[in-house]
Amino acid sequence: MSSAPHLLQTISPIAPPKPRGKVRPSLPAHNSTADVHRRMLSITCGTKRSPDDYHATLRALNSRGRRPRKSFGQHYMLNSEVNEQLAGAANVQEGDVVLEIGPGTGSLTNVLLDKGAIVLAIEKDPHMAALVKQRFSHTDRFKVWQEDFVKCHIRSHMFLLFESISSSDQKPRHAKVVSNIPFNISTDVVKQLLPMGDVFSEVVLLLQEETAQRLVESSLRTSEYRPINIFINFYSG
Ligand SMILES: C[S@@+](CC[C@H](N)C(=O)[O-])C[C@H]1O[C@@H](n2cnc3c(N)ncnc32)[C@H](O)[C@@H]1O
Repeated sequence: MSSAPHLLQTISPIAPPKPRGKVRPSLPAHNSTADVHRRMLSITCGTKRSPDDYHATLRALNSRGRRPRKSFGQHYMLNSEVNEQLAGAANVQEGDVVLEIGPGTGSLTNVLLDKGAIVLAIEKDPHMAALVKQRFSHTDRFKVWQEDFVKCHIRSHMFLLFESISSSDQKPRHAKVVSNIPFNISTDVVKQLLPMGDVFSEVVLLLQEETAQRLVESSLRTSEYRPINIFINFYSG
């Protein structure tokens, strides 16, 4: 795991599923699919119900008297196919150790756990941290730390986690990052994770399209070039 993390892996745009049922409005504030891609403005109800569909997500939020908060970048994922794609892009397999930044109501967490991963989640909002802690209390493959990812020392957290795993029966395969991150900290997340190729073999982040393009496509000739691009170019070489 000494190579640079496979950062900013692209996921092809996902077309909305063909409406079979009634088209539902998105959650009051945001839904990440809508923010990421204009073509994903609505959520449709197909025949297969997801445990994290519109109603389940609303119910989970209501149970704690919460509404999505912009200041926390809370755009909840209502499309389980996107969560599957994120996990698939990182090739998450049984025994993998996965860091998730901002689990929210736990829709992506659920997919990662279903694949047999050990998930360490960092959640800034104490209410959401409590919610996922309770939701996944049935498994010892889930741990949540209520912290601000930008301020936390992720390397120490990962080493502590590895230590606790290696002293148990489970043997970690790889450490990976799979997250639908709060968009307002995208640059900070990339800055923290890029130098961690010795810890993470794969980093798959759901970013806003404009942000992803700004990070990977800026060249010295454009006015969009920022210090973060120098950083990315350095680690991509
Ligand atoms: C875009 S939402 C994604 C939620 C969930 N993963 C999903 O896909 O539905 C981002 C989540 O990150 C949390 N968050 C916001 N800022 C954070 C930070 N600085 N550190 C850790 N978590 C943060 C929010 O509370 C929210 O739960």
